[in-house]
Amino acid sequence: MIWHILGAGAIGSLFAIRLQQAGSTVQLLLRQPQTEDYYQLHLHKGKDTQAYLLPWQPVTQATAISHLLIATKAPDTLTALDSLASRVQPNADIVLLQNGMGQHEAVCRAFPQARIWAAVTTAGVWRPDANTLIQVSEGHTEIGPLQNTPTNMPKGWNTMTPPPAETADIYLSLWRKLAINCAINPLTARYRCRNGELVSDPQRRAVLLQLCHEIEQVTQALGLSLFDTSLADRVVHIAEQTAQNRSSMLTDLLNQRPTEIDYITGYLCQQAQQLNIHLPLNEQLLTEIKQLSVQTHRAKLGEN
Ligand SMILES: NC(=O)C1=CN([C@@H]2O[C@H](COP(=O)(O)OP(=O)(O)OC[C@H]3O[C@@H](n4cnc5c(N)ncnc54)[C@H](OP(=O)(O)O)[C@@H]3O)[C@@H](O)[C@H]2O)C=CC1
Ligand SMILES: CC(C)(CO)C(=O)C(=O)O
Repeated sequence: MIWHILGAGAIGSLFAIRLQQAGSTVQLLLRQPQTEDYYQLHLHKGKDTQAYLLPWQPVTQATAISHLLIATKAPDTLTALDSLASRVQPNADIVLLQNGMGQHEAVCRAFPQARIWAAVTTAGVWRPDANTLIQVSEGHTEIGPLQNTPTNMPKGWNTMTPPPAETADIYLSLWRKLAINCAINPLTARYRCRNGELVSDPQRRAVLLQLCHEIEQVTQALGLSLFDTSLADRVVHIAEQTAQNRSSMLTDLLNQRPTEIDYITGYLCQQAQQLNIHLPLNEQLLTEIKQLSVQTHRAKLGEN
């Protein structure tokens, strides 16, 4: 049994290492050809550094796939899957480990017979270069069924360290993460600030609270009870806890990469529309961040 890793970036590589450490065989699916048979990764955790060797294959030449971990950015999911769909066995085990929502339904539709799980993690990791991983936090991971799944976790996940928590309601976990990302990510991109500055600056804090109020209108209309406290209290707490972080959306913009806005605020706005709820601030942010993404993409292509 081999876990193929589609989206062997920061979080995909971290979970490839965790699966390998738990005794599974892994195979990274890469776009860039490598000179060696093994992909070398140095994982830094605080002062500790460990080297790992991970087997890889070109994504276009993957062998038959029975176990697939998808950890691309949300907008890349379907394009990445296109290049190997014919090699995914009909009854494969597939885990989606990504932020955002919307792509999960699309993958379930594309592989109706597959056993599909979603995982949500608060682990934090980034890749300063192709062979280095810096783990900022070990995080907490939840995994749960989306389609055709037996009650137990997919093979290799129950022996992983730290162990993921199994949940019967991964949809709720996805919404918890989505709500937090909807609040923090677009605002840090708008103000080009670190997470903590959304709460330390009184004007930004007021906008953040207004945004949380809008998001909660949707989650309440869907009958979701996300946290013991209000969303605003939860978001303020997380922004304070991660005060020095640049959110993933701001980081993508600064690196002139596409953002996940369509799968975060975009998904929320789609849900609101279906519920006949108007979200002026979220809609404004969706437009703003999409425009910023286009501008940074053009700048990257040298069109400005
Ligand atoms: N990093 C983190 O700490 C966390 C990230 N997440 C979420 O996890 C997901 C992944 O994030 P992250 O790991 O940071 O992102 P990265 O950009 O580091 O990794 C994404 C990877 O996907 C690969 N990819 C994209 N398109 C294809 C394709 N067509 N075929 C094969 N590979 C492809 C990229 O390959 P290439 O290298 O060739 O560009 C890249 O290595 C996102 O949804 C993010 O929000 C969630 C929690 C924490
Ligand atoms: C929780 C938060 C906002 C931490 O930075 C995050 O998940 C992200 O940046 O995508």
